[in-house]
Parts: sequence; structure tokens; C-alpha cells
Amino acid sequence: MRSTSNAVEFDHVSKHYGAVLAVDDLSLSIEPGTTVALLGPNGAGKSTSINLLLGLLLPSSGAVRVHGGTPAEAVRAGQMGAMLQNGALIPELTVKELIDLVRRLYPDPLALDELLSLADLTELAGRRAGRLSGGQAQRVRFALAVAGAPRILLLDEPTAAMDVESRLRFWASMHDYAAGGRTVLFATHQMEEADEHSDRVIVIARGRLAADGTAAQIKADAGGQAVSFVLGEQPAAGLDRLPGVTAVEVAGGTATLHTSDPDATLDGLYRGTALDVRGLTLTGADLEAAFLQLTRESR
Ligand SMILES: Nc1ncnc2c1ncn2[C@@H]1O[C@H](COP(=O)(O)OP(=O)(O)OP(=O)(O)O)[C@@H](O)[C@H]1O
Repeated sequence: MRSTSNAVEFDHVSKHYGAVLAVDDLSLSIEPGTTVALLGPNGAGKSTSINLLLGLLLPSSGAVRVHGGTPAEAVRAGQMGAMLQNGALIPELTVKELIDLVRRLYPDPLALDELLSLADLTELAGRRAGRLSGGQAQRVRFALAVAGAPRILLLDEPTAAMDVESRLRFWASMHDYAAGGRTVLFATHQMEEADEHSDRVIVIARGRLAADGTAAQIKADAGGQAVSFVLGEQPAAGLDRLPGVTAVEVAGGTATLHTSDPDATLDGLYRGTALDVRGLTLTGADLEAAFLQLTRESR
């Protein structure tokens, strides 16, 4: 029986390169229309996972499914587009010629003008590919990846060569593309990119799943948020039982409540205690702190 409800499924997938175990019993599924960030330190297995999804590598064990079929079937049907780390462009062709050449390979491609506009290349249409800057060439790679109007778009560190301005333009293009109900999976080292541009963050470390959820959930699970206030001489008893609280520290008259749910903790503090709460500060874990904690835990 083939399930068609998920765009992507990894079912107990492992991948060895000789003695190196790059992906270790990874199971996950991605619903259609989701934008997922794949986050992990160097060597975590991100590129290997993307190559498995594209059918460029076969799993040592387990199964990878794309819309219920094999990756090879999905690629043949033009369902997948990919922007890998260093895809070569033909330097003599103009941007327009190159994109048109590739789009004509697909059964149901996007229109040339639409592609140029989507990748913000209209003004560079007549420029030879060999004369583009690194960031402009990445935009061309993006146009080539979406030329066949794939249902699933895979991006391996797409903004690695881009300056701030190019990054902004690139993410705007990605969101335009994803808005049509397409599934996007992008690998990144940039926490803020994962936080800002995905519906879901999957953290892998040493080939295993370290965390899976929205950026907000991952931050909360890492328990890095805290509510602090001036306790003075008041008793600290019971603070550790407030909703969401994972640990309490009292030092120099200040109480710090580490919490997985600051809203619930504050509510409990005001309604459930008779404390006089002054000098309140809230500190949130950023995704970077959560990520470091998660990937450290899995070592
Ligand atoms: N062709 C290969 N032969 C042998 N080992 C490999 C090969 N490709 C990757 N590896 C190893 O597999 C592990 C996972 O590598 P992978 O490239 O998937 O990680 P990554 O998360 O994409 O890393 P990065 O962030 O550095 O791009 C690493 O230990 C890497 O050294």
C-alpha cells in the first residue's frame, strides 16, 4: 500500500559511506505545502539526506518515499527541483537562454517571464551566465530549480554565497514559490533563516533526529526562556510549581524562573501567588542557544 498523504517520508533510513554512518535510523514525514528548515552542524547528514531524497544516493537500509513513490519516480515525473551547493552554469549562454533551455526539458514548465520575475532576474536576462556575481548565479540556480514547477523544492544552503540584500530577495522568491502549496525543504546553518523562513524546523545531529517542531517549540523545549523579578525578602517557596517552570534560581534578591511557557508562568505568578512582583524581565532562548543545547545533548 502506498500512502500519498505525505510529500516526503523517511522510514528508518540509514546511510553508510564505508565505515562512516552519515544518516542513522532517521524517520520523519513532511506534509505537502510545508516549508521545512533542515538544521544541523557540519557533517550532521543534511546533504546526504537531500541526496537520498533526490535518489542520487540509495539508503543502506530503510526507505525514502516522495508522494508515496520512489525518489527516482518523482524525479522522472518532474515533481522535484533542487538547488544544490555548486551546480555549474553554462557560461556562454545568457540568463534567459539558459533558463529557457532548462524549462523546455519539463513537461509542464513555468513560463519564461514568470521564472525571470520569480527569481528577480528580469533585468539580468541578457547577461551571460559566466559574468554573474556569486549571488546572481545563485538566483539563476533557483530559477533552474523551479523551472519545471516541481511540487517539492530542495535547497541545500541556498544563501551561502549571498550578501544581505541578495538573501532578502532570495527568501522573498522562495516564499512566492512556496505560497502555491508547494513543499520546500532547505538545509541551512543560519538559525535566523530557519526561524524566519520555515513552518517547521528539523534539527539533525550525527545523522539522527535531534528536534522537530516549529522554531518556537524548539526554543521552548530547550527550556532556555526565563522570567526574572525582584523577590527581595519574600519567600521563594512554591515558585517551582508554577506552570511551565523547569528550574528556579534565587540570587541577590532576584528570582529567575526557567520556563518552557513564559505566558503560563506569568499568569501563574500573578494569579496564583500573593507575591509583589517588581522589576520583571523576560529573556527568550534564541534558536541558536536551543540548537547548541539540542545538538550537544545528542552527542
Ligand atoms: N562521499 C562521501 N564519502 C564518505 N563520507 C562522506 C561522503 N559524503 C559525506 N560523508 C560524511 O558523511 C557525514 C555527513 O555528511 P553530510 O555532507 O551529509 O553532512 P552535512 O550536514 O551536509 O554537512 P555540512 O553542513 O558540512 O554540509 C560526514 O561525516 C561526512 O564526512
